[in-house]
Amino acid sequence: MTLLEVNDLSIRYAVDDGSSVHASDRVNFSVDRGETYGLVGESGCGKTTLAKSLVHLLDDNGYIESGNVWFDGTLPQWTDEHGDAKQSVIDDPDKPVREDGKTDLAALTNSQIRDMRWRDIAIIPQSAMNALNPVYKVGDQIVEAILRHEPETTKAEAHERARDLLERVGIEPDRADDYAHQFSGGMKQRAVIAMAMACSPDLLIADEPTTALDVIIQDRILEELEKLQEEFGVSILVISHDISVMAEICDRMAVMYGGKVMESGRTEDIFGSTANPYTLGLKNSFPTITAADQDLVSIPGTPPTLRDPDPGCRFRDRCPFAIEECHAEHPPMYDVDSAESTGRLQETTDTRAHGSACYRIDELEQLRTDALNEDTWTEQRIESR
Ligand SMILES: Nc1ncnc2c1ncn2[C@@H]1O[C@H](COP(=O)(O)OP(=O)(O)OP(=O)(O)O)[C@@H](O)[C@H]1O
Repeated sequence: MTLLEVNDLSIRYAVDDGSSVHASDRVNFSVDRGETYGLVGESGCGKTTLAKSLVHLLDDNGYIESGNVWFDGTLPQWTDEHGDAKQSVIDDPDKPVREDGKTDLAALTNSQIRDMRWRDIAIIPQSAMNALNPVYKVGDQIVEAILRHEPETTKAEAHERARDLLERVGIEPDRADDYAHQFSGGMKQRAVIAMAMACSPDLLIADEPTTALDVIIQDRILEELEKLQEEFGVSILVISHDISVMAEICDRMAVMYGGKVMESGRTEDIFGSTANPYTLGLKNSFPTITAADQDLVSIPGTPPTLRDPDPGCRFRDRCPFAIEECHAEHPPMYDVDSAESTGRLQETTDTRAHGSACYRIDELEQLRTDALNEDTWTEQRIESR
């Protein structure tokens, strides 16, 4: 069952010179209950912007330009005794709640979304482990989070839950009385994950949860996330530039570039039947994804600035396969299975389909073969196109 549906979401930042940064441009994806969904791409492609926009935590100059974020849940005051959206709320044209009970988070006010943050959706921001307060005991910070969002809980119950949560993420419950500086980097990250789970949210957003940790600790954090998911049935939206981390933990993912989704689908399809030049390039540059006998090759050039971008494909200046069409308009999402079986391009809006925004997916075999050749990714080759 779908927990989150992001439809055509465009987010911009207003900047001093009067232009705007198109950080997310008509993005579509959906997250099922109990699923781990990944947003992957190089730094600056809009992953963090998207995540923050879902819970209205954008920087002051950021705003949702258009689109919807349908979430299977609603404000506590809009629910009936079974926890479903009241019919009177659904019928009220001033309330952004659909017939199926889903609420458009994008249409809520900041104070309304505050009632859903933590309880329904918790976000672990980038570098979250540095956000633990140094002057409070770690356990007390979890207790405070519980009491703030569930005032009916007693202090003793909250303490018990905090200890239990720490234990679930592999930290001795007695360490609840320690301060953050007494924790290692990996422990701090796990404590932040425990805190995010304090109110049993339906969706946990984890922005670069393993960056800045060494490889062994990274693996443990990923295991903890998987364990929590099994125990609580929470859906996880995970964000990372590291496609190998994503390969390990995600059920499905969207590969982003320049504020656009370039390819999306099930993890095995993204890696097993890669269908976009950007994903092919990204795969080449990560050691654990690349075949053992293949050299690592990075994509030459840098991502675009996204200030009032022209309408062409966002990736075309770095794409070795760009053709004239790519300069005119960014490609729509095409259904990969259909292109592979019929050789024809068929647009898709189905977020469950394996989709790719590329005009050349009817020549996938050739693209995949060429992408393995290091010479394909030289600057001269790309500039000559
Ligand atoms: N407050 C802001 N004002 C203007 N532009 C911004 C602002 N915040 C982010 N951007 C721009 O928006 C684009 C997307 O940035 P975002 O941080 O969402 O990307 P990201 O993929 O999460 O990268 P990273 O992993 O480095 O955070 C980038 O071009 C970035 O420079």
